[in-house]
Amino acid sequence: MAAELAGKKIIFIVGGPGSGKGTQCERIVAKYGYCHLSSGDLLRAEVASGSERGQELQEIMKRGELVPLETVLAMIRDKMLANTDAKGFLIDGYPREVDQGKQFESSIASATSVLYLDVATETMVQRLIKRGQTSGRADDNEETIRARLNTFEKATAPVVDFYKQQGKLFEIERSVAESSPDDVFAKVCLLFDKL
Ligand SMILES: Nc1ncnc2c1ncn2[C@@H]1O[C@H](COP(=O)(O)OP(=O)(O)O)[C@@H](O)[C@H]1O
Ligand SMILES: Nc1ncnc2c1ncn2[C@H]1C[C@H](O)[C@@H](COP(=O)(O)OP(=O)(O)O)O1
Ligand SMILES: [Mg+2]
Repeated sequence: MAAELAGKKIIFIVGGPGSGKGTQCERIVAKYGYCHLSSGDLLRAEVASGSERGQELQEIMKRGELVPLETVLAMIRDKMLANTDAKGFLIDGYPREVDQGKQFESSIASATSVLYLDVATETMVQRLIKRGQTSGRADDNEETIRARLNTFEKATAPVVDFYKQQGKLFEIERSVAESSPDDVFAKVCLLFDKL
């Protein structure tokens, strides 16, 4: 455990690709002032640095697979320790498998709550195809999108059940998660207002 992070609010943001994690995190930061750490953004920064490690990561991401747990955990841990003055942390896109959650909680700190955005597969596909028209992301193409959804079903769906059993899950149900970003945020605020 990292003593510097004791007592900090730590919220995991979980949902399939295109479920709206980044969109909601932007709003949460604006209203509540948490420190936003996106595992995908950290990995893309490593890719953009042009390092050899970055090239390996890029290949994994283009296949829609998960990068090694140790890589992403170390990146998140470093960023958190560089921001210990934050009142809380939004961990966006992590954990993507149950083991990631367990390793985070045993080596960094325990999660306060887990926000889950439940969006239908076809809705996520449509959103990502649209995002792909402007995102420039190597993984926003139909083939990789399908692979990422498959990874989500196999590896990440169990994360949702894991935290539900612990009573830590705050779920945005499908009827809300598929409505406008503002409507989703209104529901998200119910969680953050009581933290
Ligand atoms: N509630 C919503 N309704 C419609 N489109 C949305 C909604 N939330 C996000 N989007 C759009 O869907 C795409 C994926 O959202 P994003 O926040 O990047 O998701 P994630 O980080 O979970 O992949 C973006 O193009 C975003 O503008
Ligand atoms: N916690 C994690 N563990 C392993 N791989 C991860 C990861 N977070 C991100 N990645 C890799 C695999 C993902 O397909 C890719 C893009 O992640 P992302 O930017 O969080 O996607 P999105 O916001 O569309 O859900 O990066
Ligand atoms: Mg995102």
